[in-house]
Amino acid sequence: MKFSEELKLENEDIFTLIKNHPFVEGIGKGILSVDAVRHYVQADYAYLNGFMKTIGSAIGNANHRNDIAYFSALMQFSLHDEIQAHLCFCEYINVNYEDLQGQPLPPTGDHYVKHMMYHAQTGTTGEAISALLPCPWTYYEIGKYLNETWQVSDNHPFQIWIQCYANTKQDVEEMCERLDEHARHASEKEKASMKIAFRKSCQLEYLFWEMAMSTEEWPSLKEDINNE
Ligand SMILES: Cc1ncc(CN)c(N)n1
Repeated sequence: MKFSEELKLENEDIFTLIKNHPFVEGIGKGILSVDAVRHYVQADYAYLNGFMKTIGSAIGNANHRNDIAYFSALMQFSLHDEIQAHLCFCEYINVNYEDLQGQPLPPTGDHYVKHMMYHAQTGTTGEAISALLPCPWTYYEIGKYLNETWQVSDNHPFQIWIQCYANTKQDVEEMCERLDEHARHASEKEKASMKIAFRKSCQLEYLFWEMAMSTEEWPSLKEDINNE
C-alpha cells in the first residue's frame, strides 16, 4: 500500500468528521450564518498567507530542485485560484473582500499555521509535505462529496466554491505522489513524524470549521473595559 493510502485509511475518522461538519453541510444546503462566513473568510485569508509562508520555509529547507519547483507551483493555487472561492462567500454575505483582509488569526488558525511551520522548519521535506497535504486533500474531498450529495445547480450560492475544490483531483494526486516518493526513502522514525504531522493537520482542518462556526476569538476583557 502506498504511504498516502495508509495515511488516508488511518485518518478516515477525521475525514468523515469534516464531511459531516455543520459548516460543510451548510455549504451543501446553500444556507450559512453571515457571522460564520465572515469569520471563515477573515481567518482563511490569513491562514492562506500562513500556508504560503510555510511553503516558503519548505523551499528554504529543500535539497532538490524538483521539490523547489513543486512547492513554487503549489503556492499558485492559494495565491490565485482560491480568491474565487473567497469571493463566492463574500458575495453571499454582501461584503467587500478587502474589508475581510488583514485580520489576525483566531486561536485555532494560529495554532494550525504554527504547526505546519514547525514541521517545515524543523523537519524533512517529506514531513513538510505531510503537514501541508491535508489542506488541499480535505478540501478536495469536501468539494467532491458536496458535488455528489447536493444538486449543485447554477443558482446554488456556493457553486463556485464547491467547483473550485471539486476540480482539484489531479493536484491532490500529484501531491500524494510526491509524498510517496519521499516516504520511499524515509526511515521508520521519519515516517512516524510524517504520520503525526499529517494527522494533526487533519484534526486542525476539522477544528478550523469549528472555529468558523463558533466565531472563535482570543479571550479578552479589554473591549468590555474600553466600552465602559
Ligand atoms: C483552513 C483551510 N484548509 C484548506 C484550504 C484549501 N486550500 C483552505 N482554503 N483553508
